Amino acid sequence: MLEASALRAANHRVEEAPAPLPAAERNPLVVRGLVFETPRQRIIDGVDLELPDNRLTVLMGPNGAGKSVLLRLLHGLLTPSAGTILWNGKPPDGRTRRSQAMVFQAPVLLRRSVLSNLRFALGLRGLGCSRREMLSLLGMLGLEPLADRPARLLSGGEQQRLCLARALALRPEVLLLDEPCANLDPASVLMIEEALMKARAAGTKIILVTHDLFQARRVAERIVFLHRGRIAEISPAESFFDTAGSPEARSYMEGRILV
Ligand SMILES: Nc1ncnc2c1ncn2[C@@H]1O[C@H](COP(=O)(O)OP(=O)(O)OP(=O)(O)O)[C@@H](O)[C@H]1O
Repeated sequence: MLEASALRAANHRVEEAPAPLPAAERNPLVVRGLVFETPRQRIIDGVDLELPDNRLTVLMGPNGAGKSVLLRLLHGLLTPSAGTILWNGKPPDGRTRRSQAMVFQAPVLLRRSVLSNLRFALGLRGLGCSRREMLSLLGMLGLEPLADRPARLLSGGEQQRLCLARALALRPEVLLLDEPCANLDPASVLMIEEALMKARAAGTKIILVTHDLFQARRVAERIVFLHRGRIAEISPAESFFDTAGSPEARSYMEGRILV
């Protein structure tokens, strides 16, 4: 019974279907020989990765595989120990970061109202947005009635949706998300997925970290599977779920330990 209802949940489709890919894709990403190590551990161990187009990429892998570290490296929040990351042929710098947005697993919000959290983030980037536009964005994530509430008093799920609204308000060319739906209820998950599909359809390049196989099935167009800091597999989503090619990915999906 549990399995059948879980499968039904997995099969709910997000309503916004992605638009066809534009002819000229922006923000191609090329990663070569990427290493990130500390004196105690090599966390990212020679990653080569090319994401030439804006297909929605889901980054998967077991706990401790290095997914969050990889996302931070891509966004330029960490400096590689070796190797290169090139966005549009250039290493990530302040300008790259300003054209991107990142949503962290733990919501990070200011002691201000919901609306003023959006306004503040827009102000930092010198962007404008009318109150009506901000309310419409909040509405898409079910937050419009909470617009004037202190952000820190929202529930965990509401805060996570606000973080996504704030990221989307910046109209990023690239959106990096680190388990944005961890601990959210199904309705919140659906709102987030629909917002992501809209952004995807509008041309935003999305890289999403998730452990939720059902979510990955619903939204992914490409899967990158990371294991012990190395890429074990890069596959189109359909083939990944039908016949994951790497033993690591198969073990992960079967719930077998991967350490
Ligand atoms: N800034 C850091 N300095 C040193 N070690 C770190 C740092 N960030 C993460 N680590 C270590 O790197 C490894 C990978 O961490 P990371 O958070 O990237 O894993 P993950 O794949 O995102 O895992 P999870 O699925 O549990 O979130 C872990 O062993 C972690 O302790």
